[in-house]
This record gives sequence, structure tokens and C-alpha cells, in this order.
Amino acid sequence: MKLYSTKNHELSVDFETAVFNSLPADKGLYMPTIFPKLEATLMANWEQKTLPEIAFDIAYTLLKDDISAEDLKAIIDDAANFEAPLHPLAHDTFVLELFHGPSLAFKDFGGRFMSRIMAHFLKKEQKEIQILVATSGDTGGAVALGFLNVPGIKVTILYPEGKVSPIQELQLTTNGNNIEAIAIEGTFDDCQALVKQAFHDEELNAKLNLTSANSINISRLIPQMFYYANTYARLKDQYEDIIFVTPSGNFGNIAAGMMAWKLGLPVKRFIAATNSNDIVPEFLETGIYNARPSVQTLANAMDVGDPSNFVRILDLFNNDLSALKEMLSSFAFNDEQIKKAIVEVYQTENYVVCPHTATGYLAVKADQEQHPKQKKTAYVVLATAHPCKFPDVFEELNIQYDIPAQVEELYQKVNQKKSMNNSFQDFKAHLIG
Ligand SMILES: N[C@@H](CCOP(=O)(O)O)C(=O)O
Repeated sequence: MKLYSTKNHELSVDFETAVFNSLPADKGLYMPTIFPKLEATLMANWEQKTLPEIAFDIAYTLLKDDISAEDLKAIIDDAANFEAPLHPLAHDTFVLELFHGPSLAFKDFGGRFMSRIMAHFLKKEQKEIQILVATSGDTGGAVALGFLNVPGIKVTILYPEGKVSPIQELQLTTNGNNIEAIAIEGTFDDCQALVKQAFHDEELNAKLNLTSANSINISRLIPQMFYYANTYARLKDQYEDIIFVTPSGNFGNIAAGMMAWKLGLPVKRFIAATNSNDIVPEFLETGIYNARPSVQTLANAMDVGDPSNFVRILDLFNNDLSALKEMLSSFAFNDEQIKKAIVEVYQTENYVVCPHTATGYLAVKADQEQHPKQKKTAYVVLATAHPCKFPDVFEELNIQYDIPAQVEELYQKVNQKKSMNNSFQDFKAHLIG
């Protein structure tokens, strides 16, 4: 697999380089130069295959020149070792539950695959790397658990002080060993800016092998294609068309789905649901991309004011807004609408959705007002996180849910939280020190 930069299509690096560099020097993002087509004959019998088997078909299509089939299969079997079931709601709408991994969020697919890919390459390199990751809620927990005790890798997680839920914070701060978590005074965008600045700082890069575990790193996006393909496999015999509805913050999840479509996965359309951080819906409507500081919402993992991956989506469409709008719609919802949707789903379906997933549910309804639903069309809402990660919301709404065992265990662990102001010089000194 060769990759170019969204800012320079002449550039060509191999997968291993893109994984460890994370970002091209020109500040673009890496994209595959070619999307090899998934053979229709390969997809034809996917309904008989398991999620890891389908994941292998996707990954091997992309990475066959980079990793042997045997190693890739072992990595996928170990990384994607939990279910992604579909929960049916009324009117051909499904909730794709992506929260059955260790950190209870869809990011486990990316975090686990990426850690194993890096460990695979590091075996022959014998070098040590320092991962930097910014999180507004869910990425950090998945990366922490994915990389915990992986030899040769140290992870530093930055998160906005007071803007992640208590459970999300414990998932970051109770690991110790090779994982440190620092609460930054500021927003997620400040954390992401510190990380990006570090990647472009010559002195830091001379001293440390810096790598990102955010979705700017292409190895996070490949495993996020797996569950789109697996969902297609489960629904393809009952439905003619599938519309994926993806709650979106940094737009890595939906970018991965659109990359799977570019590989040939049959998808009718994508819908990006956002919270009040409505930069993309606004862009699709006005053509003006107005990045701005994120606002805090109940769907905190989507509190992003300048979504990193949107340039990848634009690149897939050669920056042609009209072509993009044929394939992508986007709707934004505020906290009051999110709360109402959670209650509505609970009352009508006896099912509990997290605040992020609630935006997806609302987006289905909004889309159906614009496009009357066709008979053989399924809407699939990606459920990005387990509701238990947001206890305050459900306490206020008086809604009960089951609490997974790993959450109870978090309270028994030692909290090793660090704090820092939002200064690049302090962050840099900390990393070097
Ligand atoms: N949604 C995020 C923000 C970072 O996104 P990423 O997909 O780029 O890692 C979070 O949960 O932290």
C-alpha cells in the first residue's frame, strides 16, 4: 500500500512509514494512492463469514504487500475479538453496537489493531516510540487499553480538564505502566493542537520517535472499515440499499466508512450526525468551512471544532462539493434534542442509546423528512459508546442500564492523573524531561 499526502499527491510512502510518521511533513494527511477494488465474488459469500474473516478480506486487499497473510490474520484475530451486533429498531433502522470491546467504545477496533500493527513492525526495528494522543472522551481509553504494556511503546494522552465523563477519565488515568494521562486546561482542540505542534517540532522529533494514535493515523482508519463491511454482510440479503448514519466529531469513523465504499463496499449514502459542533453540516450547506473552538455538549467525544479527517473525505471526492453532497448529508443536534431522543428511544423501543448514538437516531428522522424512505432501504446508526460512560445524563433522565464489569473495576484502581496548563513549551519540556 502506498500513500500520498492530501497536500501533495506526488508523495509516495509505504504503510509502515505512514503508521510511524502519522502526519506528512506538509501537514496534510496520508491517503492510499489506490483503492484496490473488493471483488464482487469475494463479497458474495460474506454472509457466511465472521467479522474477523471479513476484516481480513478488507485488510489484505489493502496491505498484502506490507504484512504477510499469516501475520495479518493473527493481528486481526487478536484485535477484533469482540462482537459488533445489530440491534433492530422500528422501520428498518438498526443500531450497530460498536461498544462491546474493552473500553466500551468503537475506538477499540482502531486502538487494538493499531497497537498490534505497531508491535509487529517494531519487532524487527528494535526502536522505542512515544505515542501522543488527544482525546475528547473515547479515543484515550481505547488507546490506553490497546497499548497497555506493549513493549517499546510509551503513550501520553492529553484530555481537556473537566470535559470528559468521570468514567472516561478513570479509563485514562488508572493504567500506569507505559500509559500517562494529562488533563489540559482548555478544550479538546487545544489538546489536538498541542499534539499536532509536537509532530512538527524539530527538536522533539530529533529526540523522540513520535507517533499519533488519533484518527489522523491511517492505521486507525483501516480497522474502522471492518464493521461497515460486516454490517453489509449481515443485511445484504434482506435490503437493496444501506445508509450508514455515523455520529461524528473528528470524522475518522465516517471517513473509514467512505473509504470502504471507495474500495467497492455497496453503500447508498452516508449521514454524519453531529452535536452543536456543526462545522461540517454548515459547510455542506454553505460551502464555507468555519473551524472554531469546540463547545461542550452531552455527546462529549464529538466536541471537535476542526474535524481532522474532513480533508480525507474531501480528498476522496477531489474536493468537489457537489459530488460529495450526493454521497454525504449531515445534521446537527443540540443537547435538548439529544436528551429528548434518548427518552424517545427508551420509551418506544425499550432500548438505551448514549448521547452520541442519539444524534444518529435523530439524523435518521431528519433524513427521512428530506428523502422519503424506500421500501428496501436499511438505516444503520453506529452506536459509538456504551451508555454507562455517561452516567450523569441517564441519572437526570431517570433511565437505568446494565453496568459492565470493567466499569466497576475502574473504581478499585489508583488514579494517576497529571495536570498541565495549555502551553506547548511546558508540554515539550515534560516530554523531553
Ligand atoms: N472523538 C474523539 C476525539 C479524537 O478523535 P480521533 O478519532 O481522532 O481519535 C475522542 O473520543 O477522543
